[in-house]
Amino acid sequence: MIYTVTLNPSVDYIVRVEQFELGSLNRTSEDSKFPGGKGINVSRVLKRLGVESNALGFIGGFTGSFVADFLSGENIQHNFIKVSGDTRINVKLKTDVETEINGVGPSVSEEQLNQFLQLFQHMNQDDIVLLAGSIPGTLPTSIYQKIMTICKEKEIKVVADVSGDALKEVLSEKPFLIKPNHHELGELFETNIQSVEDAHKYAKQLVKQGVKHVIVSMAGEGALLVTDEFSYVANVPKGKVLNSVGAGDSVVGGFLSAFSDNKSLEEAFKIGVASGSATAFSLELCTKKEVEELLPQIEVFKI
Ligand SMILES: Nc1ncnc2c1ncn2[C@@H]1O[C@H](COP(=O)(O)OP(=O)(O)O)[C@@H](O)[C@H]1O
Ligand SMILES: O=P(O)(O)OC[C@H]1O[C@](O)(COP(=O)(O)O)[C@@H](O)[C@@H]1O
Repeated sequence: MIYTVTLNPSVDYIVRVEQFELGSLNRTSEDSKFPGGKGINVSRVLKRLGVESNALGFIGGFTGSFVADFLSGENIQHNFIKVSGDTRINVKLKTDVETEINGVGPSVSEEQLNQFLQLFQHMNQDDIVLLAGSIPGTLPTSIYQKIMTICKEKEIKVVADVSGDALKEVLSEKPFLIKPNHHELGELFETNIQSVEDAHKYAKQLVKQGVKHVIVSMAGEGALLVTDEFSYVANVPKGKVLNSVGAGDSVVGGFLSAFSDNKSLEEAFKIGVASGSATAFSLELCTKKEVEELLPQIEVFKI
């Protein structure tokens, strides 16, 4: 089973405003609400690509019920720990540019954290755990490391899609896969990554430190898969970006769907990139049909 962990889920409130004016009353031309948070997006992409997963994390209040009900409506298994505050609402403002405002999220008590950690006791080496997204302020920053230590004892593969300090923390536990975008990779090395060559150089360093697979997504500029044996670079298909929220999560979901179906790493990488672009080119997360349509446009080269 693939377990996706979203410590800080959200309701993503996506609003389109045609002529946005700061300091004025603006009205939306379109708005929609979706369950969000990186692990939850990965669970939804996996389901669309025909792979089961179980979504874990903390939810609370009316917004938390929205998230749980939405996932149940899509027949996605979930086992969230309930907290007393409301799950956050993240605003995604679409004007001529995209602006995001992500909330802090509710408090998690020590007892709720222990309840959550108990869930890992039932997992085994056939399982994959995905750790994704920000850590709620009330949880220790070492929480991902703690989960990874439990996973290591049980020989569970860990995939991490995290950034900032959380990314630094997970590296020491040598995850199976990480997927930073080029900005996140640059932040880690306190540099500005502008080319595939730069991204390759820094991803290689992470592999030397013990990360098994590094996918670096570079938005419209392509993507890389780096391992200690080989490195692949992929182009991304051409198209109009309608909504890039969840595009990175879709790369992870697409990759994991193929990997768990025993496809080669090269094929899994291609499906990951196609899934990312299919999400970027649609208003919602990618569908299987959209991913299949883009797949022939993606070429992968060894570098
Ligand atoms: N302009 C674009 N054209 C085609 N695909 C894109 C574009 N922007 C994003 N994508 C797709 O979304 C994926 C993730 O985007 P990226 O911005 O790198 O990550 P994140 O969403 O994590 O910040 C890319 O690998 C690509 O597949
Ligand atoms: O946990 P964070 O870092 O605040 O991110 C949460 C946000 O990330 C998302 O999962 C989207 O992530 P990506 O655009 O990076 O794929 C949203 O659904 C959610 O609002």
